[in-house]
Amino acid sequence: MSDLLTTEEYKAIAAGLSLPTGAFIDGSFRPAMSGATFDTTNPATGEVLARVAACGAADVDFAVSRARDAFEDGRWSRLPPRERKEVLIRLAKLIRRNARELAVMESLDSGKTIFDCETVDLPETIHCLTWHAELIDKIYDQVSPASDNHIAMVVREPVGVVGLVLPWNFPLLMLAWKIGPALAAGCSVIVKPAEETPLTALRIAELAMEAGLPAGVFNVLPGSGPDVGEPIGRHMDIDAVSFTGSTATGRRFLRYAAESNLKEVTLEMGGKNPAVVLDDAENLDRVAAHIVNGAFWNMGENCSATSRLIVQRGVRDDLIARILAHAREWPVGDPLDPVNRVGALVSKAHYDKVCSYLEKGQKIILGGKADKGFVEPTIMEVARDARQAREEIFGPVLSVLTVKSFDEAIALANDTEYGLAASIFTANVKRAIRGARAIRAGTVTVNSFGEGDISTPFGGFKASGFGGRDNGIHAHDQYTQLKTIWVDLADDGDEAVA
Ligand SMILES: NC(=O)C1=CN([C@@H]2O[C@H](COP(=O)(O)OP(=O)(O)OC[C@H]3O[C@@H](n4cnc5c(N)ncnc54)[C@H](O)[C@@H]3O)[C@@H](O)[C@H]2O)C=CC1
Ligand code: BAL
Repeated sequence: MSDLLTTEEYKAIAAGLSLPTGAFIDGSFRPAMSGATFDTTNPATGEVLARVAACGAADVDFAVSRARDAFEDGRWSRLPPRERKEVLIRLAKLIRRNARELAVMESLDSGKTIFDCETVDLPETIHCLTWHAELIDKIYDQVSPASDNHIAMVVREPVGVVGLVLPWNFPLLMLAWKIGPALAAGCSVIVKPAEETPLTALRIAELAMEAGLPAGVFNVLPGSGPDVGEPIGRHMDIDAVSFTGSTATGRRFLRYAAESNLKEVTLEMGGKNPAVVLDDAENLDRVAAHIVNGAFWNMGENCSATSRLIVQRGVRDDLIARILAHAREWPVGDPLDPVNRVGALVSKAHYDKVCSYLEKGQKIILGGKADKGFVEPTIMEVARDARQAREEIFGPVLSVLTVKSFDEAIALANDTEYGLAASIFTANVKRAIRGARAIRAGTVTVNSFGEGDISTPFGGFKASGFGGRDNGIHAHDQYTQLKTIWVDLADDGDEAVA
């Protein structure tokens, strides 16, 4: 991607954007059947960006029937792998060609900084789609060593029509994490973007048609959770759902599945992710930089954000001083100004929720101020039973807890209902590995904060995750099912039993 532009240049692009407003079903935009719309706003200014189709159960039914037809006639599901690969690669290239406009659209709709949209969200989205596309014609099926008189083939088949229910914190990237493996597997998809951020998913659907994806395979239905998410969860003709969002809503999807057709469910949910810093950690300045990045990147609107610093008391004061120095390098302000690292929170409702954690009673070490949708990077010393120490805040707020020993640190790290991500900082290899093994989380980084890589599975333990994983070859397990096919090889004279 080329160099960043000036704020004025980004604003000029924003003014010229043509924003999608319809639901995207069976290859074209259309209004919701009820004719209803909802406003999607720019959280940094409060300005209404577009009036978007507010879909409901009837739209879900229609989209599922088109997606089912597409799946059954094989226009995508049975296309030769190499041809599916070529279409998805073309889609990735079209996104690259339109990256700047998509980055601005993403920033306007979500409040994310243009810096992050340009340097992380768009490049990672393109990389993710390319990676899954490249995999399509490189995965082999298996033959089991079952018996000499048979061949038992273990083959993967696309699961069918899948519902992809998305969050608002990485609207494009989470779309890519789901559609990459789902389309690669040959599924037809019903995408439900978060109501806060519907725009880029709709634009990607349009680009997918331009890339050659057949109509009916990729459908996007904007609307609310109860109006669109629930009908997807309960639909009798949707074979699987992949969801990213809150643990409370994730639980609902398990109920929907249990009370409908027992569709497969994958849930990627919240976190209260600890960074454990032990007394023997080396290069505290680097440790501080990782912690600040983990806590404040994407305004802390990140399920794997570092939200608890668990520090051993010998290094506590030195580390906090260095963290404060690094945190001051995270300017807050206009998301379209490329110098800013902290933009607006996604909505007034979410802003109010995050502000509720800035209440008095905790010892604020940094920040603690909020204004008109923006929250300053905040660090606070908290009691172990405080809500700030236990609940997912999903804002730029780091809670500090001081401990005496390694064992106490690990016990505290695990003292949460969540288990998504964690970091441990120590120069002692044994403690690093013992700690990484002992912390119950899907991803543990040693001496770093990291979001992982497209090649590595992402998901959580405990109330952070259920079912499959996003990313890596493992993501394909969500969108495929195994079938065993037995072929008899026996001669006429052999016994007719295996
Ligand atoms: N794990 C993650 O990446 C995310 C976690 N969160 C957490 O959840 C909190 C609340 O944020 P929300 O946007 O309200 O999350 P949410 O879990 O309610 O929303 C995520 C998706 O689920 C849909 N949804 C909501 N209610 C539904 C229902 N009854 N049935 C079916 N689908 C439904 C939404 O429309 C959206 O597409 C945040 O403050 C944060 O703590 C939010 C977004 C992403
Ligand atoms: N950390 C990326 C995935 C998410 O926040 O849901």
